[in-house]
Amino acid sequence: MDRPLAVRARGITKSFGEVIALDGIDLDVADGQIHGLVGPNGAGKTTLLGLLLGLAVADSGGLEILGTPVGRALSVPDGVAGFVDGPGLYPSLTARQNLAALLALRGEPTTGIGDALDQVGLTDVADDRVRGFSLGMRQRLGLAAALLTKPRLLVLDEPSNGLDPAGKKHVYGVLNRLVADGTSVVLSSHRMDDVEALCSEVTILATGRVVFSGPLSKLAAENGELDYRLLTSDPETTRRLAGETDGIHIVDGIAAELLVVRGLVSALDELVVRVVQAGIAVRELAPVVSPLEAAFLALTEQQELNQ
Ligand SMILES: Nc1ncnc2c1ncn2[C@@H]1O[C@H](COP(=O)(O)OP(=O)(O)OP(=O)(O)O)[C@@H](O)[C@H]1O
Repeated sequence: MDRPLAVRARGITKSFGEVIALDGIDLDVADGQIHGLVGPNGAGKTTLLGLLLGLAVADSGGLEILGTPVGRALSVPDGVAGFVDGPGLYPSLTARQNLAALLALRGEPTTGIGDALDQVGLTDVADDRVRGFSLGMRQRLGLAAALLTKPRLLVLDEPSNGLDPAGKKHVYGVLNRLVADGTSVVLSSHRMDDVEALCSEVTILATGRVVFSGPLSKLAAENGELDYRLLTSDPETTRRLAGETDGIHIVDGIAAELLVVRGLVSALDELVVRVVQAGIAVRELAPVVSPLEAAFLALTEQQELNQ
């Protein structure tokens, strides 16, 4: 049986005056996964996330969140938490007081605050005023606030903005734990490495339209030829074998011992088999730019050509 969907959007449109921000968006977000939304500036990511959070309503199209159709009222759908354009926080209150205020506003007991702050790594600054917080600390506090509501769908716009490596580790940890417990996450990011590290599925938007949506592995398979760095124990023989393998083109190496080859995955597989059969060890093999980055760059170049 198919897994239920956390988000099902069909033919969503949204305009701001003359600007068409979303132009017939279809989107399926599988339950219990982290789904990445990527695209150039102005592609419509924040607008789409805003619809999921009930901050705006679509002009047309159908939207179901956690199995329930979204109506015309501006309200956060049940079970959904998150933020766009940074979390809404009270600067004159401490981190702990901000979370207590949030729970009080919702009429809920002020429990779980220490744990939420701990999960995002803000225990040491729990009693500092938010006014002095960096962007990364605010992002982490926003995530702690979202955690307190125990969401079934978490919606985050650029959650790794401003995060240092330690902050990122906390945020990644929180998101992965949430998903392991069955929460679904939709996040936007300009960082393809973050998306690749976190997301199992990705949707690429460009000028309000979906240009790709699905598992990252499908994107890799659909990609045309990519450049790969290949480092082996015998660079000279590897270069010769690469030259003899159909579908492989040698791109000049960055360093003498490192070969950069271009080709489809199938041709690359053939080269690796030949190299190993020749008794040569493969020490490093990786795309020069990842399939997601390559798809993104190709898309941006295409857009520039169309302008
Ligand atoms: N409130 C608004 N009023 C007018 N135009 C808007 C509004 N919100 C978004 N837009 C326009 O809609 C389009 C999509 O914007 P959106 O912020 O959703 O893109 P984005 O993909 O999130 O971009 P970025 O990566 O720059 O954050 C843009 O052309 C933007 O200028």
